[in-house]
Formats: sequence, C-alpha cells, structure tokens
Amino acid sequence: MQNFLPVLKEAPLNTLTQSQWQRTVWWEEDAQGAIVCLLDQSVLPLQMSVLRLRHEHEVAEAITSLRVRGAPAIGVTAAFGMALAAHRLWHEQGAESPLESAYRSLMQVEALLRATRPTAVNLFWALERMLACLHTAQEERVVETLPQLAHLLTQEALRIAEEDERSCEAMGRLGADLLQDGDSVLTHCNAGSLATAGIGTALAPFYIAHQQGKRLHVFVDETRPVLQGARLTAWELQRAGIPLTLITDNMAGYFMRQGKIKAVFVGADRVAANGDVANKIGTYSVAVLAHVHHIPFYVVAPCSTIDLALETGEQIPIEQRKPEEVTCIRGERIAPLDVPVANPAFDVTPHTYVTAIITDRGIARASYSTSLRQLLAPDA
Ligand SMILES: CSC[C@@H](O)[C@@H](O)C(=O)COP(=O)(O)O
Repeated sequence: MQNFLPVLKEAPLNTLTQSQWQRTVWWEEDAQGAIVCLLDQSVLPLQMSVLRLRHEHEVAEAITSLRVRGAPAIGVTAAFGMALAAHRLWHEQGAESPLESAYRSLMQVEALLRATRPTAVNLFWALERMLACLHTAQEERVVETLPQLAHLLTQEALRIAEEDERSCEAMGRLGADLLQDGDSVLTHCNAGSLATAGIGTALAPFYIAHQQGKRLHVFVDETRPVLQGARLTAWELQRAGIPLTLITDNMAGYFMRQGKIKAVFVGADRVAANGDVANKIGTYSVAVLAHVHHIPFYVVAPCSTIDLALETGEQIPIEQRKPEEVTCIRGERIAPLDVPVANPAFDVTPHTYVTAIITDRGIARASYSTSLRQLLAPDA
C-alpha cells in the first residue's frame, strides 16, 4: 500500500527522489560511508526538513529529542544507528581494521542507543536483534572483515524496517474490518506513517478503510504537551485525504457524550503480558472516557511492542521529560517562571479498559495473559 509521506512538491529544499521518501526514516550510502536519513518530526508540519546523519551520536540525539519518534520508528532508527556505526568505523579505521575492536565499539554504540528513551520496548527489541546478529558474527565467525560486518548489520536493520512495514499493513487490514462506512473515530498522539516504517499502527486501519472506499471521520486529540496529534496526525491524515477534526485533549468527553465517536484507536509503546498498555500521556483518560460511554477502545501494536517479560503495566518504565515541554509552546513561555512541573510522557491503561489489541499476527482479546502468549508463540 502507498505510504502517505511522499509529496515532493512540498519539499522544495531537497532533491530526493520519490522512492526515497517512502518512509520517515531510511538508509543511504555514498562514497563517504553510510547515512541515516530522517524526516525531522520536531519541526513538522511547518517545515519539511531532512536530517542526514553520519554518526551514531547524531542518531541518539535525534531519538532523544523526538526528531524521530513513535515506538516502531525508534526501533528501526536505532537498528540503523548500529549499522551506521559499523560503516563509520570501517571508513575511519580502514577495511583491514581488527574485528575484535569493532565488536567492542559496537557494544558501546548499543549502550548509547539503549539509553535514549526508556518506555517504547521496540527500541530494545530492535537493538536485541542487532546484538544477536553481532554475536552470531563474532561467535560463528561468519564475517572476516569490517566491511562484511557492516554489510551484515545493514541487512539486518533493513530487514527490521521491511518487517515493520509489513506488520503495519497486516494490522491495518485487521483493524479496517472493525470499521464501517460512515464511522467516526478518535485517535490520540501520532501512530501513523511518521511513527513507523510503514503506514502506521493506529492509523493503518483508517488508511486501509479509506482505500476500501469506507467514509470515515477522525477526531484527532492535539496531544499535549508535544502536540503529536495537532502537528503530525493532522498533517498525515490531511495529506491522505481522510476527513478529520482536530480537538484539544479535554474535548474528547464532550464529543463522546454527543455520540459522535464510534470507536477509539490508539497505538502503544509497550504492552505488558496482562494486556496493560503504555502509550502517550492522556491515553488512559481517553480509555476511561470510552469505557464510561461504552465505546470500543482498540490498541493497535505490532508484536515487537509486546513485552511478555513484564507481568503488568506497573513495571513499565515511564519516561519523565523536561519541564519546558509543559511550560512553553514552540519555545514561547506560557507558565510563570519557576512553577513546579510534572511531565510524564506516557501513562498506562489497565487491560480492563482495552476492548482488543490488534497486532500483526491477529487480534487479542481478554484474557490477554492467554491470548497475547498464544499470538507470540513461535509456531503461531
Ligand atoms: C505507532 S506509535 C505508538 C506510540 O509510539 C505513540 O502513540 C506514542 O505514544 C509516541 O510517543 P512519542 O513520545 O511521540 O514517541
């Protein structure tokens, strides 16, 4: 399915080809080495700016400062970051440089990337895959030179991105079956093309249903404090031609009570084994409102977002971000100086409020402790 990111005529400052715009993050190579390319989400929708990163420190900074964000996109970017570091070592130290020192350096790069953000488990899932690749290379001596190692890691990172693209499509198809012509739905944060390597998680069912000819109307929560809804989801849906209404977060109950919202679709940053869901701050409030109004509350997430190692959502680490995200909007101060601020970036929705979890391998319903394990079983 077509990704909704590419529209070259709106990007006058760059010379990328259409195919290079298919994703929010992509891989390039030139004579100087490898490049991780990102559409800078921190400045969207006012600017379309492409970052071309050549060092793993730049990749780590891009993740920490939300230039790239959204659980699957963070995982893909971190995987590219590992491959990028291998290419950088090759170009700086030469193709003959000893592999043992490269393995040591790459372990440090993994630690650097692992420390960028704590909540989205896709980051750790992707890095584990890159580490597994590294360990196989080291222990089974499948590569003999640094260029070969760089190539191996690049292939694995590209595979992670391609798998994510296919997962999005699968979730979109399953989720679209739950939507009917004329439905009006609500989403929170951004769980679309920008947040993944494909057509998104929570927005994927909307894209597929729209393509199937179903008429939809999407209410988009602005999603304070970073405004992923107002800046990113509104931008994505508008470009895809899906009718939407942007609302502030505190309007959701008003529209639910008026009967304007048929279902809620959100993404996830981590799902615990019992079905508790960590997602962007404010998701819990939306889930409680949906429950009170008897509106289905769907979570759309690939299996890479499910963390069976954590029994409940209470164990999910919640990222605390800087106060300026709350006291300022786009750099402009709106709160008194020195006011005490809390800024948890995510909250946990208890599984009792979750109608179903739509994954790339099927739809899980309560009891989640059983259904999620079944979906993740190797032979499922
Ligand atoms: C497909 S992305 C799902 C989640 O990652 C998304 O809803 C979210 O909470 C993103 O948070 P962010 O802080 O913007 O990375």
